[in-house]
Amino acid sequence: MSIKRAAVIGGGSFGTVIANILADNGVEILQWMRNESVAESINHEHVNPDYLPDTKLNPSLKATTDLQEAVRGAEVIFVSVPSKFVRQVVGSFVDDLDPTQALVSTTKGIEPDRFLLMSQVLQELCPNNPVAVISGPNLAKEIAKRELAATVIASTNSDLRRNLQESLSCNYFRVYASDDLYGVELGGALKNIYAIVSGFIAALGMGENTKSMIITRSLAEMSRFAEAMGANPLTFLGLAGVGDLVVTCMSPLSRNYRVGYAIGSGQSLEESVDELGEVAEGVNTLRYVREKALELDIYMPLVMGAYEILFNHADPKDVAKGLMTGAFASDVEFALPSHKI
Ligand SMILES: NC(=O)C1=CN([C@@H]2O[C@H](COP(=O)(O)OP(=O)(O)OC[C@H]3O[C@@H](n4cnc5c(N)ncnc54)[C@H](O)[C@@H]3O)[C@@H](O)[C@H]2O)C=CC1
Ligand SMILES: O=C(CO)COP(=O)(O)O
Repeated sequence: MSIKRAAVIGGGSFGTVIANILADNGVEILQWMRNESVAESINHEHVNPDYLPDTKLNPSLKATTDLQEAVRGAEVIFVSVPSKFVRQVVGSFVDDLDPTQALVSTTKGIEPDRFLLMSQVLQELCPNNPVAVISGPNLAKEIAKRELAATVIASTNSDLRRNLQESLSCNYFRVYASDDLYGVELGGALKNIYAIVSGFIAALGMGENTKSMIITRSLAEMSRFAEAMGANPLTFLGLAGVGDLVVTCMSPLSRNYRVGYAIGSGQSLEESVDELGEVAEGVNTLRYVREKALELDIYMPLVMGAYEILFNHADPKDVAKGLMTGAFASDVEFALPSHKI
């Protein structure tokens, strides 16, 4: 049974494309945002002027600044605000929920205190509600143009997975299923770090072999981290791992890549983030993952190098040189464990 009425919480680029896909598929959809004039523009001009000014949205997509109104009667609530605000925003409507309403996170970030992913935050706030995540190689600006893309819906609730597959699939968006919430979500959060690193590499004018080495070693590092955190690293072979890593490490449409590119071109972190004017989750994720890697003694040379560049003004060229002279290592640690080389 596909979804009849849904809410999207967040007025940014990804929230808007998810709302638009649902509207294209005939779902009655109410999108919540803080900005009254953007909501009016969506309702009357069918455009989100702040984030997707060139996209004509489906006229049936409606927006509101009233959170309670958005959530009331929605079978599924997509949460699409930056990770820093998920707890606060969801916390302000939990008391209005009934247990049949499902929550879906689109947010690719980490809550630092207890290293929680967003589905864990949702589950903690709403222990009786079904939870899912959506993650994959999904640059909002391409999907807005209805260019072909695919994603992953992860949930342990098979009915919810199937309903979401039915409600989001269309001729430009293909939706695959997973029951590994943690792995799918961890992939989406971690790849933002390596998109920043790839931005440095591009700004330094390094070659295609270098870019390929960085993407592949990023995957090795992500998988090593995932395994240490008790996740299934095989999930990273799918769209939410390799898929999202490749697209964000290669595309200037990725905000994280753009932050890395700006820093690699000589701008400060503050200047790069200000100029972006949108969320680049990888900047905070890098801090939290570095801390966790140090705590658990996980070998993550790219994370450590990126941290030095972003937060300690290290020269990206010196960091790159240092990475080439590490101890001899295994290519695929799952095939040849490090202690056997
Ligand atoms: N844009 C993309 O291509 C994709 C983004 N995502 C993820 O989706 C999440 C949201 O991303 P975007 O929509 O791209 O971000 P964005 O930067 O385009 O928009 C974020 C939205 O949240 C709102 N917001 C900021 N602070 C808020 C607060 N305190 N309370 C309520 N609302 C607040 C902003 O006003 C804006 O409407 C991020 O975690 C991102 O990693 C996932 C897939 C693709
Ligand atoms: O997650 C994304 C694409 O899948 C978007 O990446 P950025 O947040 O770097 O733009």
